Amino acid sequence: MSAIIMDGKALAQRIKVDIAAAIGKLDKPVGLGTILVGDDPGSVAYVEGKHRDCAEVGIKSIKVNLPASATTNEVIASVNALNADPSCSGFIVQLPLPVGVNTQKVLSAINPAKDADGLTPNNLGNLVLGFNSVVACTPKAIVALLAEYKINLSGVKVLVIGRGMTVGRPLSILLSQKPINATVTLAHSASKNLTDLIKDADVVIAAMGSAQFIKPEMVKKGSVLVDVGITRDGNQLVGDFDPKVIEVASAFAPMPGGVGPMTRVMLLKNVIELARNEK
Ligand SMILES: Nc1nc2c(c(=O)[nH]1)N[C@@H](CN(C=O)c1ccc(C(=O)N[C@@H](CCC(=O)O)C(=O)O)cc1)CN2
Repeated sequence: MSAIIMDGKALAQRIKVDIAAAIGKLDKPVGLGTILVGDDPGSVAYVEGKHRDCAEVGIKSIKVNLPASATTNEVIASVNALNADPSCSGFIVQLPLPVGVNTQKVLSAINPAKDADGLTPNNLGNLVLGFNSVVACTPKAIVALLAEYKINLSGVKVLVIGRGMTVGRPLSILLSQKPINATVTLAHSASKNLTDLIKDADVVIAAMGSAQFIKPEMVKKGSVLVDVGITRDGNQLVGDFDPKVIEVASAFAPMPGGVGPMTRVMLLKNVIELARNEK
């Protein structure tokens, strides 16, 4: 068996064409703001990527860069400035923040109507309640990629590994809800029987950041595997799955080229949604 490769890069490119057309039809300009604190190379690259995407589809970019020494109050002051900026339809605070900055306070300061990441308490609360809200980009990306490849999740055993704020936590809620209806298990660093859980799952979505942790012999034959983990090894990016899993799986979303490009495109979608909802 050789798995179908779920090509997020190609799908994201197609969606961007639709997004550019949708922006052309809007009767107002759309602006995305980013707040980057510090100079972590990964975060710098992700934020640059977000602004390149904006330029490609016709969204205005607003960049706020703060030093790693910025205090929680200084970051919140930037959040408040974007909350008040009429040219900013929505914005994100790039995570993780430096250790000295209180992430909870910063995210709570974002106006939910401008929360392009769906990570404010209000929007995450709406997700839990099943109310219509802006959904975090990576969970939304994973659902869109699986839907594109017609992967049925209803009643299916889905294992999500990693309970982080941007992926595992919101994803587990989203997948368990109607109309997706998956039977979700959320595993994390304290889970005792991880190898049993992996072997038993029909779909495994891994966001551990543990290089090639999941080997072909650990997964169920015919399972669907989604790699969200990123480990940097020099210039190389390594996912949570050993690439040889394609010999056992029925479908595989690799890292790079799977969920990541879709995450970027879902941010653009969220910003348009926020612009449309502007009063
Ligand atoms: N405020 C947020 N912070 C973070 C989020 C988020 O959704 N909101 N997610 C990640 C980082 N991230 C976006 O911000 C992100 C991660 C990976 C990719 C991506 O395209 N990955 C490529 C590999 C590219 C590379 O690292 O060189 C791929 O998988 O093909 C895009 C966005 C944490 N922070």
